[in-house]
Amino acid sequence: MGRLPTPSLRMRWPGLAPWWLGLGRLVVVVPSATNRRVTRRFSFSTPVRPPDDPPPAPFVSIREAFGRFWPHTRGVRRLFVAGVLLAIVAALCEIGAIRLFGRITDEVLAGQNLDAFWEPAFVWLGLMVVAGLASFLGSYATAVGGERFLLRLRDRVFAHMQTLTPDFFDRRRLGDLMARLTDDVEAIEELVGSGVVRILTTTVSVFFFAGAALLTRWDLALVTFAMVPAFLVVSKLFASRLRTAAARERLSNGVMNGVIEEGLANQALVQAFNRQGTEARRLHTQGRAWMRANVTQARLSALYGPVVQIIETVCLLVVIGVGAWEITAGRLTIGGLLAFAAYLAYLYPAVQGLGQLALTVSQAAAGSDRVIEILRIRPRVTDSAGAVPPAAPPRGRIDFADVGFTYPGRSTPTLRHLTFHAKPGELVVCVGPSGAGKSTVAKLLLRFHDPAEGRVLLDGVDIRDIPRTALREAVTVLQQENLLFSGTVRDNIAYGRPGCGMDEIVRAAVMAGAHEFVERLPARYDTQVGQRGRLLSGGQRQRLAIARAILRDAPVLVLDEPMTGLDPETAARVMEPLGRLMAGRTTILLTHDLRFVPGTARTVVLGAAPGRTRTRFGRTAWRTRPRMGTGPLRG
Ligand SMILES: Nc1ncnc2c1ncn2[C@@H]1O[C@H](COP(=O)(O)OP(=O)(O)OP(=O)(O)O)[C@@H](O)[C@H]1O
Repeated sequence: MGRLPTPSLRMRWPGLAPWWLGLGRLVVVVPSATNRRVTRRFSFSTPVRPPDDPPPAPFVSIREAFGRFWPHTRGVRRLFVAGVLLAIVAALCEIGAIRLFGRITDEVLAGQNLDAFWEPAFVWLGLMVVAGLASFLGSYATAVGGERFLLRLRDRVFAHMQTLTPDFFDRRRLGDLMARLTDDVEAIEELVGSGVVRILTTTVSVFFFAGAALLTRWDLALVTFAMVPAFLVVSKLFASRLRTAAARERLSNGVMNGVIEEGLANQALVQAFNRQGTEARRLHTQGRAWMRANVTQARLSALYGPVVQIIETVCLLVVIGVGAWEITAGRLTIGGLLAFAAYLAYLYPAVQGLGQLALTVSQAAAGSDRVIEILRIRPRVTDSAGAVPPAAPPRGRIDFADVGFTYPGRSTPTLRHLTFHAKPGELVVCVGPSGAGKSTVAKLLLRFHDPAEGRVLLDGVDIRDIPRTALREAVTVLQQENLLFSGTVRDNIAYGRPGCGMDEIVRAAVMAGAHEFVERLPARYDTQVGQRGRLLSGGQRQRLAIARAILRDAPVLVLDEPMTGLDPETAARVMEPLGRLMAGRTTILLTHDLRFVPGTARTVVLGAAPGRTRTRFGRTAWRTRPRMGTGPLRG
């Protein structure tokens, strides 16, 4: 969603009473860090969700949401306080200006005395300059505070997401998570950042202008105040429906982002299978759901304005009627009536603003539900209280001792009684058909999951007793599909060791057999590799990943199907640098392809029977690619 610049000051003119024209109403518009479309606010209709939609996030009370996010305003609260104080200064100046307006009407216009005009006119001008300045500074301070809060909150939510295991991301749509990190986090700013400032300044305005109206004519003021509850009732009616509508809009926005993200990320697949039409229809379906949510909100928004305007008109007519009566009876001057009406011209928008804020807060609450849902998810794996980093650099001995593991939500265990060990410098091959649990071994070693039974040990210490950062420093995984980031060749090689020198990067590239092709790239080490390294070939990506692993220099190496997707010639070329990488490290090779496995390697057979793990130590006789899908692998 695009963000529009928010004006810090806005001149608003009362549209109902022509005789109010000439008295410009300077209204302080407190900018929120987000400027969302007002039209996306209301809905009466029942949400229609496509069947594959995730359920909406559970409702959280506004009080709880506020309590959760308010602490994040620490450090920017003084900006919000400045915003409120400056808005009060602006309101006081406006009250002064209205009094001068009444004086000019009575003394200059009704009294036909031009000499009495100049002094109040200059004071009025001066007051409006001060009001304008205060309004500008107040809006600016609030905007800066809101943006800082937003930055901090987004960082916090992102940091929390990064504590969750990769399994969490596998189960969620990335587009939806992105929507939570952007739009929903911005909505929270409307709740606890600029929202608070607006509530305070609007409330103060209501009291000020109501007080000024009471001081001018208390009896007339009481008549008009009788209409105030009508504003609040209308707002409450609308607000109660808004939250459901906003939740629906947030949900469909997340789903739509997910569809866009998936469709764009897999364009090669989409085009290769001629599925452009299907993807376009998927987006259209989700886009329609989002559009419907917005249209119904716009309908309600359009309804809210006229309803409020009718209430305002009733108030105005009451004031004119009673005022005319009072003037006729000689108890009120025209100037007095105009000044009184001017106070109301400020008071009603402020009361209306309070009602509108209730709607905005309801909408923001829908965003906060979705962020709180994420923040409530606890990481499956955490550091144990007694976890201490190893005193000396790990040597790299790995033991899987009777390990059993079942994925959450699955009934069949993926690994059962898996036992093997790998000494420093040794190569152990975990072999098994697709789905046997090879990649799961790597996930357990990195503590993306903890085993349900048995233990995994590094240098004889249960990895649950080692901080995850220290554990992962000791292990480098070369994944099945080599993941490069968009960036330069240099950035990608240095990813595992930030701050390393160019000479180290080149040395690693030479050892990985990558230097030669990198030198031929247009900008050599500064060449952009494209999204996920797609501007490079599979073999080139693999060699960069090897260079990255060499540079990282961890004692334990896990190779997860390192030859996947490579033709025999390329695979053979990769073997040599891979051998250099493995030298001196504990290497666990996860593969179903035994063509490149040295005969001396120790082998562990996974998935020998459904739900069981068979372990076999000793030299392997497999030298050819096993036939898959014909039953369990046999040595
Ligand atoms: N995050 C997950 N949640 C639930 N089940 C999972 C998850 N990841 C993997 N599985 C299941 O666990 C089993 C083992 O998966 P794993 O990826 O370890 O197999 P693999 O031997 O590496 O297969 P391949 O050779 O095809 O990569 C599979 O049946 C898979 O469906």
